[in-house]
Amino acid sequence: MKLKVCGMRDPDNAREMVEGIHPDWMGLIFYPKSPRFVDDHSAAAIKALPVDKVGVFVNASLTEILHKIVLFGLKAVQLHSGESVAFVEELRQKTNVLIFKVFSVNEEIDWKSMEPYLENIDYFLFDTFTEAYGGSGKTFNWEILLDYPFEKPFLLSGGLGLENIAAIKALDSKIPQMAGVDINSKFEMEPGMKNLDLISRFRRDI
Ligand SMILES: O=C(O)c1ccccc1NCC(=O)[C@H](O)[C@H](O)COP(=O)(O)O
Repeated sequence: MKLKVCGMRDPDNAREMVEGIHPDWMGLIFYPKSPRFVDDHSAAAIKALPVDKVGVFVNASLTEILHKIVLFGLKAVQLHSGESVAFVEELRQKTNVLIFKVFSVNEEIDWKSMEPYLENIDYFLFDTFTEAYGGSGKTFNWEILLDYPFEKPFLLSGGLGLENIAAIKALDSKIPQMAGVDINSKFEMEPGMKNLDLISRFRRDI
C-alpha cells in the first residue's frame, strides 16, 4: 500500500521522516490559510530531499501551480478544491506530473460527477469534508467506497491514525483500486511537525 505523509513544512522534520520512513510521497501544502502552510524558503530546503513531493493546492491558479511545480520539483499535484474538469484538462496538457483529484466526502459521493475527470487524473483522493478543505482529523463513512465504480486507483485520507490500521487493511482487501493512504494530523506534535515514531509504527503495521 502506498503511503503519502502530508503537511510537512519543517526541513529537519521532513529530512528525518524521509530517511527513517521512506514514504512514497510527501505532501507540501501551498494553501496560506492552512496551519500546515509551507513557505517558499522551507519548500526550497525540502526540495533537495530524496522523496516525491506532492503540492497540495486550494483555489490556486494554473499559473501558480505550474510555477510551484518547477520551483520545487514537484512530482505530483493534489487539487483540493472545486477545480473544474476544464481546469484539470488544461493542467494535464501543460505538465506531466501526477494529478491527484480530491473529493471531500460528507455523507454521499456523487460518482457521476467524478466521471469527467477520469481521463486527466492519476488518482482520486477521498478526504473527509471540512470547511477548512483538509486536515479535519476525522474519518468519513468508508462503507460508501464499497460502491466505487471506476478502475482508476484512489487514495484513502481523512483522520487516519494507528487506531484505524485493522479497518484500513480490511477495506484494502475488499477494494483492489485502493492504492494507498494519506496521513496527516493524527501523527502530529503540532501542525506540520510529525511524530516519526508514530509514523514508523503505522508504516510497519499497515
Ligand atoms: O492539512 C491541512 O491543513 C489541509 C488544509 C487545506 C487543504 C488540504 C489540507 N491537507 C491535505 C491532506 O492531504 C491531508 O492529508 C488530508 O486532508 C487528511 O488530513 P487529516 O484528516 O488530518 O488526516
